[in-house]
Amino acid sequence: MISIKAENIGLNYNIRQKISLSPKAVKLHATGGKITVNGRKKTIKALDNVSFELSAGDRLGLIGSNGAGKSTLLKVLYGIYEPSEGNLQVSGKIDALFNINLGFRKEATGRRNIFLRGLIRGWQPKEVESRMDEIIEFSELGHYIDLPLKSYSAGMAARLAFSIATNLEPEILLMDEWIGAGDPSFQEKAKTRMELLAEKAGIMVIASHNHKLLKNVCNKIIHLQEGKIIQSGAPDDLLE
Ligand SMILES: Nc1ncnc2c1ncn2[C@@H]1O[C@H](COP(=O)(O)OP(=O)(O)OP(=O)(O)O)[C@@H](O)[C@H]1O
Repeated sequence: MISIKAENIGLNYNIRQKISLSPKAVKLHATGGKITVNGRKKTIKALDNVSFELSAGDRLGLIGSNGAGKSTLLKVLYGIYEPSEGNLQVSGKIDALFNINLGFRKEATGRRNIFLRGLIRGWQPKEVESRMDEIIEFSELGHYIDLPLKSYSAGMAARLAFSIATNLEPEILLMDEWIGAGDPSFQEKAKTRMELLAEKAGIMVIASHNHKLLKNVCNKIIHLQEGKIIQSGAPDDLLE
């Protein structure tokens, strides 16, 4: 069964550099998680007591100002960071689209990257080959597919990453501001593809400042501030 259950999740980043906080700066309202200094131990509390449950078909949008904890929550869900507190249960094959450099090789061609990415996702070489043409066609990269990734623009790399991630049928797809990179025509195609994915009863979690996009795509919204959930509910109630 595809599901995510987060119970009282907390995530602290430990800061190794020497920092000194002026009393004035501490009093000012600042963006980002709470910074604490306890003797020599300095931490940023990026997530604080975050709880929610998602099941098949849910498309969750994460909103909040810069430093609110959206990317950190995605990284915790993906397993890059262990929560410092709380319990997290993730059931389902998970893929993430939040860092083009993650899991991609700059020196390898687009085609080779599709192949490698497929293997990482647990597909047999034959299965990846059978999906290759569809992935390339969706990306509209044409001859560029046989050039190294380092020669792609940011939007071209995003097209490749999105085409691979959504064609390999993840049960859970995590995305961070991916939409910013593609051009309007690709974004339209991407939206249709995401709706299709959602119909297949997967789970999507998207962190974005683009409320219009989230309203179109999501059925649930969580608003984070300083790592805490300050609001959660339906897109119509929480988004302009
Ligand atoms: N690698 C890191 N080391 C230390 N602190 C970090 C690290 N990454 C993020 N933070 C801190 O964690 C908090 C949450 O950051 P995060 O990147 O999750 O915010 P965000 O909501 O995704 O912001 P944005 O909208 O700007 O992308 C911030 O206070 C940030 O300074």
